[in-house]
Amino acid sequence: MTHKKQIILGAYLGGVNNQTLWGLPEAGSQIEFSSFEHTARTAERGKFDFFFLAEGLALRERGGKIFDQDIIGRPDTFTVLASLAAVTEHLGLAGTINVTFNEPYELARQFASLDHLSGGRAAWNIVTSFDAFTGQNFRRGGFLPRSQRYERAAESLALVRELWDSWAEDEVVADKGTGQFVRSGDVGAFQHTGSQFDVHGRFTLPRSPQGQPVILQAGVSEQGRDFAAANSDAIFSPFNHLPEAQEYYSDIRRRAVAAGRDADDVKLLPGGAFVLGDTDQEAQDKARWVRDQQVTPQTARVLLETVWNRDLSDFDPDGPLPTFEPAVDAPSFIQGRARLDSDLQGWADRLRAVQAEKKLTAREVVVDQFTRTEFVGTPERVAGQLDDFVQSGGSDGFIIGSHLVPTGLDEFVDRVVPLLQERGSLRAEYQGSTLRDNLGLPVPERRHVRASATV
Ligand SMILES: Cc1cc2nc3c(=O)[nH]c(=O)nc-3n(C[C@H](O)[C@H](O)[C@H](O)COP(=O)(O)O)c2cc1C
Repeated sequence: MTHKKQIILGAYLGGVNNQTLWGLPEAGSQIEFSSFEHTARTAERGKFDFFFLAEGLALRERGGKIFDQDIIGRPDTFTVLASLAAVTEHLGLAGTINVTFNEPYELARQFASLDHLSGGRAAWNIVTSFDAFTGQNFRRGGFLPRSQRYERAAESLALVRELWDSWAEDEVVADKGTGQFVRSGDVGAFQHTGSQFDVHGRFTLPRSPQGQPVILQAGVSEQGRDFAAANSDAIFSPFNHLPEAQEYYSDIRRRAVAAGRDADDVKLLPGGAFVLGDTDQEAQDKARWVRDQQVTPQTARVLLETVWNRDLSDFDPDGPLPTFEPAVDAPSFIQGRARLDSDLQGWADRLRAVQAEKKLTAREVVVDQFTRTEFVGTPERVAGQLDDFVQSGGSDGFIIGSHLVPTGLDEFVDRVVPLLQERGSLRAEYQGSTLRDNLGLPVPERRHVRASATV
């Protein structure tokens, strides 16, 4: 029997934003524990590899005021993931945490703690920032030039890994007879001097069940790709259409080999949204309705403001796109939202080309270009699409999100998961107890050479 490539699945819960239809009668809270619990338990029922949280460290603004269609009220990642550790058994717990604003010592402690508390299920999705607006919320402000974001990320991750490795596996003796707790008086010693950090001391926690929590990364620049290929176990990618996904996949594999790793060491996991129906037509109609609901007139204006970089409060989105040009050199009108493209003029021109080609209103252009519902159809069709995508080298799996929180994932688990299992592409049972076990990742060898403590 040929062994099919196994699909890796993550479950994404994004917070109130223009993707989630929080106004539907059946939509629930995106901040109460019960919503996180329901989604995580559902993902575990569907044998997903992990639950995934994104992170937003500032409320986004337009013209100095928040816009409440966008990411609002995401609770703290570690608190949520730690609480989910108590109500799940096998599910990995992946948190997006910004490496720019956090110190390596804190990061190492937080993820090692989560790994201990969850019995080896922690994963860190590393993101960086050069956004001074977001930086204002932190004690150091927007201190990091764009060119240095991955330099800090690489040094930070290397240091975090050193801290995770600072206790030997057998360091804790805990001999109740002799009263000896640790093997030597020299545990956890570290010393690090680099361009971004100058720290030394002792790490406070014994080695965690996974040795090193799993590393994910999200970022698509040249530097981001090199960083991910050299350092991450998996990438949260925005490329969920073939063939660009295949090109990205090949590119990352090439970079992994250039960094001295095996091409298979880095898994690719694009985000994916789905809409199911009893017939393909029903699903297409529903997907169209979801996209229309996601792009209210106000959301259309805000998304166009990210391109035109000016106040479009008086703009009628049911007419054509603005005929005036984007304010390319003005300070950013939208704050706290990563621009998908820094070439605003080119972006506006592309939107105009879509408008002309498809004969759309401005709002329809936004629906066409800014919304994502990739997997649409009957459960059979969606299972086939997901499987074919993975088997044809588009990715190793998906991070699945739904427009409906917290119950949207239920129908995926009830209707699509069994079909993926029948196809032999998704496990019927968890293989091991840690996230590394389930992803097939070995526990990394401990690389630490004990530093002499200089305390
Ligand atoms: C798929 C995807 C998801 C992301 N999710 C987050 C997130 O949840 N929080 C965040 O602060 N940044 C997020 N980012 C933004 C980037 O990680 C961050 O801005 C990074 O610096 C961009 O990297 P790049 O310059 O290499 O593209 C995401 C980026 C991508 C591509």
